[in-house]
Amino acid sequence: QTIFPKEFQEKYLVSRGIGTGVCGEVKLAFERATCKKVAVKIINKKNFPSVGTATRNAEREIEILRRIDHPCLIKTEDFYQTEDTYYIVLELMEGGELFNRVKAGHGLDEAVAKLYFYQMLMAVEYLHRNGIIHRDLKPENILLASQAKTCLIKVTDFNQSKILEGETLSRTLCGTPSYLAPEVFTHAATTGYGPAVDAWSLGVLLFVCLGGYAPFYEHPSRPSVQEQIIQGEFTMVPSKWKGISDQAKDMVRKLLVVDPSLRLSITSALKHPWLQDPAMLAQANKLMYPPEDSDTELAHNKRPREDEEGDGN
Ligand SMILES: C/C(=N\NC(=N)N)c1ccc(NC(=O)c2cc3cccc([N+](=O)[O-])c3[nH]2)cc1
Repeated sequence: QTIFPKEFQEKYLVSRGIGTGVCGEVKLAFERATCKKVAVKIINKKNFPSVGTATRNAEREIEILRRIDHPCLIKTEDFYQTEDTYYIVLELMEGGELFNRVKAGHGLDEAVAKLYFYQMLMAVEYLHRNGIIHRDLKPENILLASQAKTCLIKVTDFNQSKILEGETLSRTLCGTPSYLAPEVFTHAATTGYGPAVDAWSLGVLLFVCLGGYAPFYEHPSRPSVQEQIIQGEFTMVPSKWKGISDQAKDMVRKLLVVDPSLRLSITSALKHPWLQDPAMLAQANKLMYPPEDSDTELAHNKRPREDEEGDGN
């Protein structure tokens, strides 16, 4: 049974568990003052390999969680920690994890998959624009705001995320290069994860949403999953993909490209014909940027104009 810090207990009443992640669990809680329902993600620090990385890693995640602000990225409302646990108070996502919507063995309707995928692209484009690579995009980390099919989705879990140290490399390069070693300029300085890793993961996510099964999976008669991934070997089983449009398949094929320099970028994916769908875009924008209730109310009974003596609220 998790013990919660005193000041946390004073502000929130913790209820039942609502989801289990690999590193900790999620509980439903009520903010005492407002009775507002929230989610609390409990992250045990001891889950991390060694103390050093644990604290640095978690602090980086907390920094990311505080910094991000996008309709399709989870919002942190409050944060507490004890010497061995982090308590992150988040907005409630009543639709739960995307994982539970696609595991049933058949995919989502193509229109629903497109609406979700577009929101994931917008979220990841925002992260990349802010120098953050997620690196762990999977159905468990995509949350749905409601039980409705057409709903807002949010990306969560920045445990594996990386903040691009672009500034250090660019700062290095602004000095006189004459003393810099060759590897500072070659790919060695930027090996490892580029933003393109997120494009690949989104390709796998889209494949699962459309096909209802994973493109790379363990099977006795097949090479290892790692081998399948390195070869970029996947099959669109006709019976599972027969009703899916060619444009959707084209999007998947252009994301699941082994060479990151040839892989579709997030920006290019947003321009792909499959997403040039005004109805879906209008729906997504309404979900991401709902007209403020007060606006709609005011719109009915005449919003005070600037020149009018308004009460200034
Ligand atoms: C920040 C983070 N993980 N970070 C980490 N593992 N280091 C994180 C991971 C997962 C979540 N999940 C939820 O908020 C979450 C999962 C879930 C399932 C059913 C229902 C709800 N809900 O809010 O109603 C859920 N919320 C929230 C945050």
